[in-house]
Amino acid sequence: MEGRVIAAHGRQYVVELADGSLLPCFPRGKKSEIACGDRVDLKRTSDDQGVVEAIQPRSSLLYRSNEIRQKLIAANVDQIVIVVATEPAFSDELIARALLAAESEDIAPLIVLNKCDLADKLPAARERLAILAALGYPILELSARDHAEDLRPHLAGKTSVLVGQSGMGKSTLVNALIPAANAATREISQALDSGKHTTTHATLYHLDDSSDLIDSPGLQEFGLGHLDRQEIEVAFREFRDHLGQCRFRDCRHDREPGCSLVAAVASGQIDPNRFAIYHRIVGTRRVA
Ligand SMILES: Nc1nc2c(ncn2[C@@H]2O[C@H](COP(=O)(O)OP(=O)(O)OP(=O)(O)O)[C@@H](O)[C@H]2O)c(=O)[nH]1
Ligand SMILES: [Zn+2]
Repeated sequence: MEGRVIAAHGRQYVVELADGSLLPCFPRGKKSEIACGDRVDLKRTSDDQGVVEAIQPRSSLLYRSNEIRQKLIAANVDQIVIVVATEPAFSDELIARALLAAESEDIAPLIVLNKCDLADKLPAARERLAILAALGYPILELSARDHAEDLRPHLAGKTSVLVGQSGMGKSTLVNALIPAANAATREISQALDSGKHTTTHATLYHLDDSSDLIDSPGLQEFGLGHLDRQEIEVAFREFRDHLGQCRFRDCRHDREPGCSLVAAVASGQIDPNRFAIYHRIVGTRRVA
């Protein structure tokens, strides 16, 4: 039997079968590396339970990790929708990290600036996102409360994953775009037998026959321990033209003479704040 994982909660998964019915499943073995969005081979072990036998090859896998643990966010996604808002304040570093994870998996990013109805906060939020706009990252301004529909055309024909810090308005967006989201969540919780944890796991919702949306739990951190220094450098898209040109092959782009990245910062080609984020990420990966 085949199915698609539409909810992941700890070691428990809800798999949607070909006929649309849901089956709670456990992974075979102790280690579980199954993500929401995975297509899996499974076997029914009882009326209301199954076991995942194998994960089918993924087109992409979004995850975050520190030195100890990795946390799968979603599999087989085409697009990552990073939700920020005019308030509360969002973290530039968290967005940068999500963008790096997307770049490294070739997942298309879309930044949504929510709560644009708060007009007095809008200029400052735009200003903070200006560097990302200049780098070519698409930014969609909307207000989830009354204009969530503005996002729908950007989700058409794709599997998208929503990520964002708590309070940015992800739930408001999901509920507006998917009127049946609450019912679907209840059904999933029931299948998982975890009524208390409805908002703590990733959940896949169908928007239409060809468009899916995966809602992920609010992020406080986005560890990139699975990427090495070189992969991180390449994932900063504005660094790419300057890489491999430093005097020293193992340049850490810090105090070395003849560093082409430092030169690019000095000449205004690389934004100093982004450069500082780079240094924080490669210097603090252990605690990321
Ligand atoms: N003014 C305004 N407020 C909004 C908008 N969208 C959401 N909010 C408010 O922002 C707060 C947080 O929204 P949620 O949708 O719960 O945020 P979330 O990102 O899902 O947060 P978590 O559930 O903690 O992950 C709520 O009080 C919403 O009513 C908007 O477009 N404009
Ligand atoms: Zn250098």
